[in-house]
Amino acid sequence: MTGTLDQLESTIAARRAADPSTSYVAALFAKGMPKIAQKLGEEAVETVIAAMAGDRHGVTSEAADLLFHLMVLLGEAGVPFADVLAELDRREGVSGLAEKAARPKG
Ligand SMILES: N=c1c2ncn([C@@H]3O[C@H](COP(=O)(O)OP(=O)(O)OP(=O)(O)O)[C@@H](O)[C@H]3O)c2ncn1[C@@H]1O[C@H](COP(=O)(O)O)[C@@H](O)[C@H]1O
Repeated sequence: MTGTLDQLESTIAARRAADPSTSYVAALFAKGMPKIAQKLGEEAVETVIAAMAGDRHGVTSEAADLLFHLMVLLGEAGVPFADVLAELDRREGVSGLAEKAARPKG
């Protein structure tokens, strides 16, 4: 599943050198972080609106837009997707430890 996002990360990185007139990603990179961050915010709001309307198809479509724009933002920020996954894995480890600590002994 993360293979899809790994592939998208590579495509997005390759588009940095593309022509903004033919590549949406290159056009976003050309506009810079303010525009990329704005798009991410818009897609987040659209996902929330679809969810609140109980629109499952809308949630699927808007969540794809949201993840795509998040990957572009990570690219612009210079944060590898693997670092985000590593942070999630770390948290899973931490919460696993907390669960174990909370378990009654014996
Ligand atoms: N996954 C996506 C993807 N998801 C959404 N979008 C675009 O994101 C935009 C967001 O939707 P909006 O309705 O807000 O678009 P808009 O009104 O045109 O945008 P603005 O004028 O507000 O910037 C649309 O233009 C979609 O086409 C995407 N564009 C590209 N990709 C991936 O990125 C790859 C590279 O794309 P290019 O850079 O265009 O070659 C593609 O092969 C895809 O894999």
